[in-house]
Amino acid sequence: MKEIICIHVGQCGIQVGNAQWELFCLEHCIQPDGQIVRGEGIKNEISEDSSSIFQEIKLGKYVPRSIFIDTDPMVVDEVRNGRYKSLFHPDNLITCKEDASNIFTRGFYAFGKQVLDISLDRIRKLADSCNNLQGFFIFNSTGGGTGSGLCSQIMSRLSVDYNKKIRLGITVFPSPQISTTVVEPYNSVLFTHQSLCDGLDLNIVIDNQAIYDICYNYLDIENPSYSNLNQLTAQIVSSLTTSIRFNGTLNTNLNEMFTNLIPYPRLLFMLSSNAPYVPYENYCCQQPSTYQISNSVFDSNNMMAKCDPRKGKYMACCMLYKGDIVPQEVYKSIAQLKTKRTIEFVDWCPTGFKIGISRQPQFTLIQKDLPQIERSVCMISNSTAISQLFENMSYKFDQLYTKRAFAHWFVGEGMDECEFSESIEDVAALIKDYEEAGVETSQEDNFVEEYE
Ligand SMILES: Nc1nc2c(ncn2[C@@H]2O[C@H](COP(=O)(O)OP(=O)(O)OP(=O)(O)O)[C@@H](O)[C@H]2O)c(=O)[nH]1
Ligand SMILES: [Mg+2]
Repeated sequence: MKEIICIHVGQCGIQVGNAQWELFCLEHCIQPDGQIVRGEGIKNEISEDSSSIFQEIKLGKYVPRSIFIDTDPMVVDEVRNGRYKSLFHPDNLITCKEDASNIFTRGFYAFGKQVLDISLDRIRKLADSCNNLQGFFIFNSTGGGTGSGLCSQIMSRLSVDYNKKIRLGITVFPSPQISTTVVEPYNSVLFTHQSLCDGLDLNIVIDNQAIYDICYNYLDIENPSYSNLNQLTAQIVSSLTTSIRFNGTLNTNLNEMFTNLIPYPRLLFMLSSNAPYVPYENYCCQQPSTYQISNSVFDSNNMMAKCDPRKGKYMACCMLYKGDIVPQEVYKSIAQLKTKRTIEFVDWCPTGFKIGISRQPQFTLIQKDLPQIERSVCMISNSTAISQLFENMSYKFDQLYTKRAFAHWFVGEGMDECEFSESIEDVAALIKDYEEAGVETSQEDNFVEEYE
């Protein structure tokens, strides 16, 4: 058995965590108080696999292998007093007295220090309770000071203390058009630099505008709330971890996925997409076929980040199917997709598909009152198109930084100003890395010949 530990940092990380653990509990038949649901129709084999994410502290009582950390006590207090208050270990809900006021350096230095040591101590205790720890899933947003700054500290400490364990981030990056705080571009650039410096092995990039549009356009939710957005994010993580939690027809474990998805260590930012999204009124209609769902996950409207994959090339795709899936249908569908001109792969890696199939059907938190979806798929893909996100981030950073606007808030907290320029240069280098990965090998040959 391989365990993972979920680390939720800052308001966004914690609120995504609320949805995540609600879904995990549903999938493993665990009630909000941590007691296992026993009774008719519930297969024991389902719950047996839950030990990768839950620890059984006494017979039938389960506690998540998770930790919630925020400088601001308010969001965690909601967990402490909410429906799932007896699910979590109270020592693993860690807070300070006030938030980091959207400033990376406050989360990184000042306030962060107050909770860093205690958080690392609790993480160590969680790690010690595992037989064979596989790694960490880290949830945060880059917009605020805690999610960007404190989370960076935690990532870098984990890379030292647990350098053999995987570190996977589920990160809400700023949306291209909506902005909730003025200094978001600074925080995001500083965080991106930190995640490239030994911070993360793989990062699933989420943006709120993209998931908002999915809720509004596909699920007919008039005013999507954070809670709706988080429910969609939770589904991606559920698919990612299915292979360690349930027996599958074709199991793809996390390490295999990593090997296939990351051709170069810096190209670690992934797109994710899910299908099908079925609006309420269409639920009774015929459910889509394996080919239809496989095709839909390549649609830019299904992507959890605003990014058009047609403007880049895929380096690798991992297709994680759930439900009533026949492997032959999957192979046929993928063969068909490979002939489509709109799905372009880099020429140095033309067959980069990795497939996982689990019999466990997808649970949907948003539509939990409706019948289960028969078959679904989640795709994690590495596409050079993701550089659009970094170009946008870099543009917004420059707008502020050419005037040094708001920079004093960061420098005043103990950061050297050169960290701004180092970080933005790193983002520029990343954009270049993606560009080079997309260059045709034949063009590269010509390029070399010209200079010989
Ligand atoms: N998807 C999603 N995004 C959220 C949620 N809560 C906040 N955000 C986004 O996260 C960014 C703000 O970061 P927060 O997580 O609130 O900040 P923080 O990490 O608590 O940091 P400080 O409050 O500055 O200490 C904005 O882009 C918000 O839109 C949430 O529950 N779900
Ligand atoms: Mg906060």
